[in-house]
Amino acid sequence: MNIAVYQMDIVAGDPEANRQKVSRWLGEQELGSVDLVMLPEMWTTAYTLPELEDIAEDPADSEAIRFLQEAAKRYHVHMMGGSIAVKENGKVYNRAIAVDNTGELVYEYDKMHLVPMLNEPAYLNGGREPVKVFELDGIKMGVVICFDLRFPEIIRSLALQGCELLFIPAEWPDSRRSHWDVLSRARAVENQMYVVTCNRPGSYDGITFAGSSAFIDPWGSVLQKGSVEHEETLRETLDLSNVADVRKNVPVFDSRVPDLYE
Ligand SMILES: NC(=O)CCC(=O)C(=O)O
Repeated sequence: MNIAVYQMDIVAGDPEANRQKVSRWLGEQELGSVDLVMLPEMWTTAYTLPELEDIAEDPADSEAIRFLQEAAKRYHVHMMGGSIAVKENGKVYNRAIAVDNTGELVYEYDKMHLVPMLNEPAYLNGGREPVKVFELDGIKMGVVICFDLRFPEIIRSLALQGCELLFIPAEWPDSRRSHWDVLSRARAVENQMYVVTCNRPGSYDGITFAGSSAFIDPWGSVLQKGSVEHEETLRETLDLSNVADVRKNVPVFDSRVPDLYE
């Protein structure tokens, strides 16, 4: 699977400007051989938490979701559309969106772990639905959002559902970049899956973000990594047969003793 990650700086509080930005970027890419495009966390708004009450979108009538669906059809690519702020039944959620290359919305996930260090619990509601794998081109995939990376149990739950490829859209601060690097590799090693991350660079409201988006293989090798400071595009072709090979060579899943710890 050929994946293009847009390590995008985000215009704060301006969904229209961000849609235009992604639209321009898509138009500049040679997407002929690309199967899937990935965007970062909250790519329409950034972390403008006090404004989200007003600018989060109704998911039943969302410009951002329509945009992802149109882009998927136009460029014939699956869109791992990072996450966007949505408002449903009066509550704001940080929702990951996956759209297939026919424009069909195939999976949504509301970030369940809210970040105290960024004051998320004061403005957002945590998702209450367990994570599930979804399938594109016969590949079992999952998505968790940023802070979720610190909770190995949620990613193990995806692995036990057969997840081979995990996406992590993020707005991870540079002050904790060493955690980002170590934990994303650790999740790939312990679950023997590909991990693809898309973290924004740039700053907002006094926080500088870490960039450092990456492709990590099921052995834990970093195939490619984005810069800390700059916007950029990362592309990689993943050979999904490596997942089965690594799981055969180091049979972690066959060696589990869940009776003793679940
Ligand atoms: N956007 C986030 O979830 C940031 C997470 C974070 O700052 C951390 O885990 O550290």
